[in-house]
Amino acid sequence: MSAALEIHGLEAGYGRTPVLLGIDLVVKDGVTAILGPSGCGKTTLLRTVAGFVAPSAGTVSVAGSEVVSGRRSVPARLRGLGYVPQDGALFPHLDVAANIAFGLTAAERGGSYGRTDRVAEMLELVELPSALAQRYPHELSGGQQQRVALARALAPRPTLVLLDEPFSSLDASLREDTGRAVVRALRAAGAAALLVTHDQGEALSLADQVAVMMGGAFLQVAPPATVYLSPAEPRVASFLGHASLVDGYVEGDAEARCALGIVPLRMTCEPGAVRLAVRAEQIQIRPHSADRADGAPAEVVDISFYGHDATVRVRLDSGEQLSARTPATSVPTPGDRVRVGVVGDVVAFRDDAAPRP
Ligand SMILES: Nc1ncnc2c1ncn2[C@@H]1O[C@H](COP(=O)(O)OP(=O)(O)OP(=O)(O)O)[C@@H](O)[C@H]1O
Repeated sequence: MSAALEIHGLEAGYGRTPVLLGIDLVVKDGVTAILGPSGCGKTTLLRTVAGFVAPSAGTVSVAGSEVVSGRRSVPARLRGLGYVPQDGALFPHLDVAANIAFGLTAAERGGSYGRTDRVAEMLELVELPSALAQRYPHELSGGQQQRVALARALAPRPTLVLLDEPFSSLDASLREDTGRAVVRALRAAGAAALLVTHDQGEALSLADQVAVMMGGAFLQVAPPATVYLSPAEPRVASFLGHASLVDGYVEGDAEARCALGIVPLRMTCEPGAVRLAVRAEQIQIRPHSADRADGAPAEVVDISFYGHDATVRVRLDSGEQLSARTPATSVPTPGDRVRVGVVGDVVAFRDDAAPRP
């Protein structure tokens, strides 16, 4: 079976400014999240696949047919894609039923398999009551509008749906519920999806595959657990989960020495200088004591309190600054002297330029 989407060597930009610097991606099925910081080119990639931005090089195939190759480019409306923009962009003068039916063929709207049936089917798919069919967009909540936008995108049965930060305007709890409902609807419809987001939690919890993007290129494309637990390079580690990077030195092949003491490595590594990615949840803040076995001495710099937990930034006496995630019930105070330890194994990246500690 052909992949839902296949991209090779895709380059695109605006005027003389390049934005996409050679993108390769295969989406077989399920949801692929494009995750990256603001301005890295996520929307440009989506718009290039959709046919709204002309690439300067590369190929794009949707369900086995090439829609971009060299100078040949299939117009956006003939690419067989669904598109859900950031704000849903429903037609304000059309009711929900007419919005959903907008992309259907005349036969589907008026034939024996009538518009009403397909609209009802789509409302059920996105888990909205049929009573909403006659409402206008301004009579819906933000989450309902996004579900209608998805229903409109799925109605013509696309192989692939492109979603551009579709939940960014929703509040946190609605975002989670809507995100899960959207993924259920996509799976039920058998459509693959490309989901653009800068929200790590959204990417990791909703996607089957995460493409981490920075500066117009992918740094890693892999399942959520792989990009989080086995980042391909330091930038992926610091972006995903805000890992702190600590200079270290591998002596055996399974452990490294660093300012935090001797730490076990997740994967074996040749002896030499490394950068160690230590996740915030792996760093333990302990009360100050005279016992060096309790961890490296440090001072608390500042604290961000989130309710369920807190991020505590500490400066080790060796000068390195780290972020730790601690339970909300045991938050220290800025200026406190503490000891800092590491729980579990860490990922090492070779760093031949780093000094030996
Ligand atoms: N129409 C345009 N004309 C010129 N430059 C543009 C245009 N659209 C985007 N850019 C530039 O291209 C780069 C990538 O923008 P893009 O919108 O693809 O990033 P993004 O990763 O989606 O960002 P965000 O998460 O903030 O939406 C940015 O530097 C942006 O300023």
